[in-house]
Amino acid sequence: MTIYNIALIGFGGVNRALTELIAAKNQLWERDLGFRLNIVAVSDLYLGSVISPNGLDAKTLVDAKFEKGGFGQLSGGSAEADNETIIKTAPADIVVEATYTNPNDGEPAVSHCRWALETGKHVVTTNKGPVAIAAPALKAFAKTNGVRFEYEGAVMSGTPIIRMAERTLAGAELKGFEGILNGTSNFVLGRMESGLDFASAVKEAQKLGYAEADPTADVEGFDVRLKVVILANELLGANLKPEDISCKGVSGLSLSDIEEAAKANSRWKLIGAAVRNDDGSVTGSVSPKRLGLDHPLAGVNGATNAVSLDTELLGAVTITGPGAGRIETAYALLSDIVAIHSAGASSTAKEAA
Ligand SMILES: NC(=O)C1=CN([C@@H]2O[C@H](COP(=O)(O)OP(=O)(O)OC[C@H]3O[C@@H](n4cnc5c(N)ncnc54)[C@H](O)[C@@H]3O)[C@@H](O)[C@H]2O)C=CC1
Ligand SMILES: N[C@@H](CC=O)C(=O)O
Repeated sequence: MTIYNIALIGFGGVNRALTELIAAKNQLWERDLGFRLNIVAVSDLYLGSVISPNGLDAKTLVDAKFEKGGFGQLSGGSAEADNETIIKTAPADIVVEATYTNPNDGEPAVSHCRWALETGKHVVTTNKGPVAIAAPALKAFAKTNGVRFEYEGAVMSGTPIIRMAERTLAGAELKGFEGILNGTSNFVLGRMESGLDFASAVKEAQKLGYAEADPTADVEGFDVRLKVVILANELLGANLKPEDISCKGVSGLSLSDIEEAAKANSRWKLIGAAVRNDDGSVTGSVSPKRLGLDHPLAGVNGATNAVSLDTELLGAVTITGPGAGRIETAYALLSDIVAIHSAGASSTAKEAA
């Protein structure tokens, strides 16, 4: 049995949910997956940072109601989030990056990932910024240092779109994709269909842990734009940057637009898409579309996402599942660690008797 020492960077909804899962399921993972997780460091902008080489108790971390700078009260703790020291010096095998997504330059998360990879630590992240903006460089750092950079949760939360498309559909020849890639905006549109106003619907999505720290990214389409870049670059071999993708969100849709669509047996959905053109180039777009109720994506409701992959050999293959949510996204981190474990990383971790 293997023990992976992990350092959590960011202790908001997702990493807290991972900590809850560790508290509840480490024994099960030990039995079924062949490893357990030991939290040796945490750093959060609001709470501060702490290193504990023997490990922090996951249940205590989740149950304690820490105030601002609260990690300073713990042994080995500080009221400041010294991410660089934590990432570079904590005795971690894996750094779990779940700070906020910066849709402009991906920082500071790009640096967090780089520091980890350069010091020989695997990175698992749900943060779209570093993946959309710096994946080639970060993958190169990972390769040079013999570690892995994994990011399944960056698109569709815990629903395994990236591994499914890359591994299970290998050879099916992907030509393009279109889908609903933002849980918050899909949830908001659904709540507006029930008559709720836009601002109240966004507040509900925030409470449920679906929205970004700044929900502008969700409702203006910037979040989907990053996801389209990630899928296009990863699955279609493109080299797109966010600014290459035309982008319009749902904030311009009014209750009367929604009602009008319903009267015409249709629904507004925020669609992210990319297609390979005849000349080999790839074009991506993000915009609200009015879909007839018979369209396969029209029935995708709430924070659920769906992506229809257009393949040469199978035609359309559609993957549906949670696109947001704390536990759902924490599961993506677990799936990344499973991938690392399966690839044989246990040789770098502590082997328990
Ligand atoms: N919540 C969800 O459904 C999903 C979230 N994601 C991504 O996962 C990441 C985490 O999401 P949540 O936990 O929901 O966000 P959150 O806003 O609940 O938590 C982020 C945490 O990071 C901390 N933080 C911010 N900047 C930091 C910095 N420079 N250094 C250290 N800590 C910092 C904040 O204090 C906060 O506690 C985000 O990048 C988000 O885009 C991805 C898929 C789904
Ligand atoms: N805010 C995002 C979370 C996942 O990326 C969403 O609502 O989809």
